[in-house]
Amino acid sequence: MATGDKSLMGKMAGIFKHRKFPYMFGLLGCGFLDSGISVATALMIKFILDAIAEKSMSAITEVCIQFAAVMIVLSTVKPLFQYWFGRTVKKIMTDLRSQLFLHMTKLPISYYENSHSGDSISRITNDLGVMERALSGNVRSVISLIVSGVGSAVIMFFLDWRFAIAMLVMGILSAFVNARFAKPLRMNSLAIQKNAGIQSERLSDLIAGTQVNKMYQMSDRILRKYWESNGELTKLSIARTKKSAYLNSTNYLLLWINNGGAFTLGTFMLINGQITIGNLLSIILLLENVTNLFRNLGGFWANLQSSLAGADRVFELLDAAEEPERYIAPSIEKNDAGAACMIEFRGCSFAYGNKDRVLDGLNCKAKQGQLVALVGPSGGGKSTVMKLLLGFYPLEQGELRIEGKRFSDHTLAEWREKMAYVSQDTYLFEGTIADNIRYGRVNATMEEVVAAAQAAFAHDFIIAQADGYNTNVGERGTRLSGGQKQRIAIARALLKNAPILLLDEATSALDSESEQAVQQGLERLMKGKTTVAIAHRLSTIKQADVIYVIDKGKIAEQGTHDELLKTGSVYTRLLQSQERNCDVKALYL
Ligand SMILES: Nc1ncnc2c1ncn2[C@@H]1O[C@H](COP(=O)(O)OP(=O)(O)OP(=O)(O)O)[C@@H](O)[C@H]1O
Repeated sequence: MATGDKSLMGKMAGIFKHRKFPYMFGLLGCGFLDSGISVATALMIKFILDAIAEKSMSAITEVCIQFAAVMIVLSTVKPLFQYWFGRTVKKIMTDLRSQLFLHMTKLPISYYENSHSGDSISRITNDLGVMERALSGNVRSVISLIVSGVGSAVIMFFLDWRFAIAMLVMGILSAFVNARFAKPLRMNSLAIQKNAGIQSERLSDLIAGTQVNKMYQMSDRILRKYWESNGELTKLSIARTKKSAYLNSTNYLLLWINNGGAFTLGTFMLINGQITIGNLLSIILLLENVTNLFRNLGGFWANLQSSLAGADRVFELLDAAEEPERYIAPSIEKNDAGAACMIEFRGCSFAYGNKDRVLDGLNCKAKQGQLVALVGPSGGGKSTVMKLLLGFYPLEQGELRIEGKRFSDHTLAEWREKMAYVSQDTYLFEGTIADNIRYGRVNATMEEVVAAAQAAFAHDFIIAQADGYNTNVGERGTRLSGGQKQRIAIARALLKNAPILLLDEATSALDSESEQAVQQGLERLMKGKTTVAIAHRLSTIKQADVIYVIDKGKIAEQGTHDELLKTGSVYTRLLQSQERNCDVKALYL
């Protein structure tokens, strides 16, 4: 067994360590009972034929009664074990699903930014399903084969050792042939599972991007990509079928050699009086179990390997590093709470993975209660500053502080507890409007939910809905307009009542009338709070205490609106561009 296989087996064993006794009890019980019936039948035939040869009616009756008793016990107990085993596997899979879901809640933003949601979904649907088949059907088949094959071989050995040795030689040859097929089959299945992930990606792109798809008539391109991966899947599946067909035909050849040898040897021994007819028939029946072991073990082992390919992908997801409880500080400066700003970036540098630096020695700060605005050209690094503030990524260099305390002195949960965030891309969860606002503070009363909605100027449109606050927002809030979704998100942030408010173009989706209304609500809320706002429309940040113009990861200018206008540089150009009724970004695109 390769090292990779060993560690995979170790991980498989690890997932049901709390249920290993019920699992092994059910598995071995089913394995022994699956094989017990065929072994008992072969033995009973020997005893009946021996009794017939002795012409003893009482012996025949006794054997028949014993046979009936054994069969009644086996067929009563077998369903009980089957139920026990099936139930245990379901419980293991439920635990694993919960573990995976919990793990996914702890993965860092970088994981989601670097992987496709379709692939992650495929891992917890397709791959987990394949893994369940491995834990139940495949493992059970292997155990049943081993128990019945080894049991029959031992009985055969006692009935006639010459047969046992001849079969052992054939078995070793068969096992060798099958083992050679196992690895290619597993690699092939891994590729198939990966391809299933790609198909899920295509599907989720089709569903999530349906509007863009229709607007830009992209159906042909999306379809072509889907067909490509479908074609690849067909190629891989055909390759697997071909390999399995070669394996089966080789096994059949070995089976015929095996059976032919057994038949010739048996006839020779019977004619020479070296074996009874009862022993010979019983050996021929038991032989089937032994040959099945060698013929099918490789095949089942290969199937198990194929299923483990699904497990591989599940463990890859489970092994992805979780977000740490807190980040380690890149420098060792002491805390200086005395000179506390509410937020401070000191010489901060950051790059996404191994790419070029997006922020390069950035210095900026926000004092308690200030409104600080981040403006600047597209791609300058404003959203990255927000992501660092939210603790989505650790700094590469420099110091980020809140209330004078370093980032690393807080756990990420404590850090985020101090902030409320409204992003450009409002996400609403499946559920009612009230539920969505209450995500800001789960134990908020209905009165507090309504007060937050009023402050965000969302109350009027909410009560105009058929079910008011109990209206279902639909998937991602599709039953609401962009402006309505954003006002709900603002209400959610208001309810959190955190000392720091982060607004990423929070009013971008509102028309000028509702923008003004929400702006007033925000101003009321911002009193006493420290706010960092990214704004492309400069009208929304004229009142800011400090405006930082971020360009190419550095602070290009800073000051109040009036101060920056006097310098007549980047900020002035942004403003002039806006006054010409252009999008601020247009200047840079
Ligand atoms: N997850 C990511 N992985 C790699 N690069 C990224 C990632 N997110 C942003 N970038 C890159 O970082 C740079 C800064 O992006 P950022 O989103 O911070 O700019 P921005 O100033 O907010 O732009 P905009 O005004 O257009 O929203 C860009 O070059 C962008 O391509």
